[in-house]
Amino acid sequence: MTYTNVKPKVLLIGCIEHAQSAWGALGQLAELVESTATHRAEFIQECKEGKFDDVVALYRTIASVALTGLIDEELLGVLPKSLRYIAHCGAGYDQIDVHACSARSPPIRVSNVPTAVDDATADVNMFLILGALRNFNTGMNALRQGKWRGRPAPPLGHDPEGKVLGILGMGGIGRNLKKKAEAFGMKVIYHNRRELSDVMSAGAQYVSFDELLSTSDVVSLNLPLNKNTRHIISKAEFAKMKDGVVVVNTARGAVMDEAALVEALDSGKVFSAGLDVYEEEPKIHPGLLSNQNVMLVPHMGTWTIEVSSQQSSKCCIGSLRIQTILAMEEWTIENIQMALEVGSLKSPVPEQADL
Ligand SMILES: O=CC(=O)O
Repeated sequence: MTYTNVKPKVLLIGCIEHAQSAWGALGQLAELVESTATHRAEFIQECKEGKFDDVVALYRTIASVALTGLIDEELLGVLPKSLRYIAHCGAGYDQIDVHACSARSPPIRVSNVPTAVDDATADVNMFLILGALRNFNTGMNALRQGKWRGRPAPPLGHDPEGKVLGILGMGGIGRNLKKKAEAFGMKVIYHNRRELSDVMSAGAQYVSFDELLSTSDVVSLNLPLNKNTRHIISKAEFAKMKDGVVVVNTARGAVMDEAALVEALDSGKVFSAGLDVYEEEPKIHPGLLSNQNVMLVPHMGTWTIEVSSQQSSKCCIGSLRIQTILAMEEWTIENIQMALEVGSLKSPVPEQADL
């Protein structure tokens, strides 16, 4: 795409929390406009009034869903015809109907932040595996109530050593988790849409979905949410799991049927669970809140201050310490910058790889 003397317009929906300087620098290249909407109807109104006419790229955050709702057909219908790029500041982009974006003429290209989140999210994943295996939540809650370990004391927990960890979704976070889990003596198997190369799987055994369910001591959900993966773990899948299995989810709440999880926990089929994500954040199923065997973290997978070795090279210069969230924001801005300068995105979502 070429631009003449008029700067292209870029729309921000949500907040830039940390990368103000990179956002300011983008201002040299583009006219930056913002939405002031506080809910979807207001945002639609802004679009209809032409406030965003001529916008070519849109930066959005996960939290901005509270302001606009999902980027679905309805919203795509009112967003300006000039829009060519949506840069999403997050790894999971289930809030965007990529299929509808691709179907627009010309298509809207979508990017996400694929690697910056891997280390921090895999760390939370490991924390939840350990906490759920050891059933730490029960004792930790009792302690805060002045009851030491509680009475009766919680049942003895389980060691990770020698347990089979089944990773469902062997992307960046899954592969990062594998390394961490192996350091704790776990044996890793995985299931993915496609079997990975030997280099990528690094010794983890590829198994069918059913085999993963039936042979894992710990099932870890690390797959993106989309129409094929919504409720991929539900009643029937819990029934195939080992008795006393541990289930951990740092992906998206809706890949698992929360009501079915609550039932499986109540029946003892699932020994304990560790969750960072929920079906209707920030609402939590009351059956999870009341179950002492569940470790609950309020979606803090990327909530860290240190940079990881996985993050964008630009963010790792020298010994700079940069928050995971800052790295994600800078990555998202780089996507927009590249779109404006060379007409392509740095990290297009896989569904649009051939677009
Ligand atoms: O949940 C966090 C992300 O998708 O980046």
